[in-house]
Amino acid sequence: MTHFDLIVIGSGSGNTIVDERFSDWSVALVEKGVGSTGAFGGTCLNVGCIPSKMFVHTADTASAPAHGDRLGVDLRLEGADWPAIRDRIFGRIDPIAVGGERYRAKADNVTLYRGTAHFTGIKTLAVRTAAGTEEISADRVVVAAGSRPSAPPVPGLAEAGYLTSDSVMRLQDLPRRMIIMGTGFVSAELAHVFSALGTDVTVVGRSGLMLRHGDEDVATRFTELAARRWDLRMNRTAKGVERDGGLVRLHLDGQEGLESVEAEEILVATGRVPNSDLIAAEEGGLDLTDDGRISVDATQAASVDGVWALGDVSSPYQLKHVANREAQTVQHNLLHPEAPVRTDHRYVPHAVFSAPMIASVGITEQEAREAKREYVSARQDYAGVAYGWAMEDTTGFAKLLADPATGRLMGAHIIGPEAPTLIQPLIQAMQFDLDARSMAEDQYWIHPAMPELIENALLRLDLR
Ligand SMILES: Cc1cc2nc3c(=O)[nH]c(=O)nc-3n(C[C@H](O)[C@H](O)[C@H](O)COP(=O)(O)OP(=O)(O)OC[C@H]3O[C@@H](n4cnc5c(N)ncnc54)[C@H](O)[C@@H]3O)c2cc1C
Ligand SMILES: NC(=O)c1ccc[n+]([C@@H]2O[C@H](COP(=O)([O-])OP(=O)(O)OC[C@H]3O[C@@H](n4cnc5c(N)ncnc54)[C@H](O)[C@@H]3O)[C@@H](O)[C@H]2O)c1
Repeated sequence: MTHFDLIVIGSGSGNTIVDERFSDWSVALVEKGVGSTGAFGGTCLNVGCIPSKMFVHTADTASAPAHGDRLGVDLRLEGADWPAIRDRIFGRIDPIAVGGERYRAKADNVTLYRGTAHFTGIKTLAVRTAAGTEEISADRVVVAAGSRPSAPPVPGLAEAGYLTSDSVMRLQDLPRRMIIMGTGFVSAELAHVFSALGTDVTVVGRSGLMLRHGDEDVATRFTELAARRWDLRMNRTAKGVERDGGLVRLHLDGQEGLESVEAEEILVATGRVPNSDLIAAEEGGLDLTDDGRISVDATQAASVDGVWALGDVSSPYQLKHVANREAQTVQHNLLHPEAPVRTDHRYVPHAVFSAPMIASVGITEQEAREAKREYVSARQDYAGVAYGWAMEDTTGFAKLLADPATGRLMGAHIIGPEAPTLIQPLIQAMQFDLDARSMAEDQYWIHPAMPELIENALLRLDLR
């Protein structure tokens, strides 16, 4: 058995840990590969954030004609060349993954295993590679094994074959029609991508709202707008799937009884499960949470001394900026065990890169209500600020929640153009404890720029 100072499982956020400060550590990095190409570098780079946003930007460009009309500009989309778009995007990403792997493989102190690792005991792992199985152990282990798409147990789904975010972005051809199961992040983003490029999209959801974990007003607005673009089949239960040659048929049950929808492709976007089972976490003595994540404390330490976990395999937030931050915590705590730091999860923002865009930080109005917290809320429409007039926006808004006594922001939720960018000063205010009135009144806001949306929302808060 080969013994190392450190084993890292996963080359996504885990790959950022080992830098020159670890040059006198012997390190094993184990990576099984993601997506259809078995790529190095994890989900975000290969099958997640990065390619999806490159497709979203392309889809935004293809959607321009839909907005030209209200400005008096006559635009027409002549077509979208799917193979060219796909190859441009992966033509940039694939070399980065290959380069990252090459860089790791040539480091003298790092042994790169291209295979699947699972615990066989405390800080002991078996690694299955093409060459066979090898046992390795280490003084310290970092589990950064991520998560994978999960599919619901709908009869016939597995037999019919389905796409997930791992495969859909590399499709050979743009499908004429696509059914998307699920109404969360992946559904909202990829429905926009495929519909903007020319696919007829049907979205199937169990509840009445898309993005229903977000603020209720934002989710309601998003769902209303989504219904104008996509065939939304909400409040439906999937009863079965059949494949008929090149067609897939999904049988649904809803308030109006049984119905079927048909398409060339079905994309399952019903959440991701942590890869704690793939690594046999329990064999390694690691405690799990009720939903199957590796249990960690605020220093990212797992239940076995010398084992840390980060990112989707342990975090309640399946977000890259959180995985990165947690990786920094682990890196520090490996190097400085005498002075450990903790990950700050107080104000974790997220964005949905769809059309419209959404960004959110802090609590939602329904959470404030359920927690019986005293709050005031204010809403500012894009349509009420100068840049919103320029865009002729009629549907976007920013909504803020604040403590009326202290003026501290409790939550911020924006739906509309550039929401992920606009929200950043509000994240900063929450993190650095800036009260809403000072934020609104004690700085200049460039006129007539889009952040006047935030200024006006802040001024509308009815603070004591
Ligand atoms: C379509 C899509 C879009 C997304 N967009 C965004 C976004 O815009 N913004 C955002 O913040 N987040 C986004 N995310 C989420 C983000 O990608 C993840 O939160 C993030 O990549 C998690 O990083 P990680 O390091 O925990 O896991 P990963 O990057 O998945 O890394 C884990 C690695 O471990 C490997 N592995 C797993 N088990 C084993 C094993 N037993 N042996 C060896 N190797 C193993 C895997 O192959 C993988 O490479 C998106 C996700 C998807 C699917
Ligand atoms: N912009 C971003 O930051 C971004 C983008 C994409 C993905 N992600 C991350 O990836 C994760 C996975 O994305 P996702 O969209 O797959 O998950 P999600 O949790 O956002 O949404 C899952 C959806 O599937 C539905 N669902 C779950 N089980 C179902 C079942 N049995 N039948 C029918 N519907 C079911 C849920 O109700 C929900 O609508 C997200 O949680 C997110 O953290 C982030």
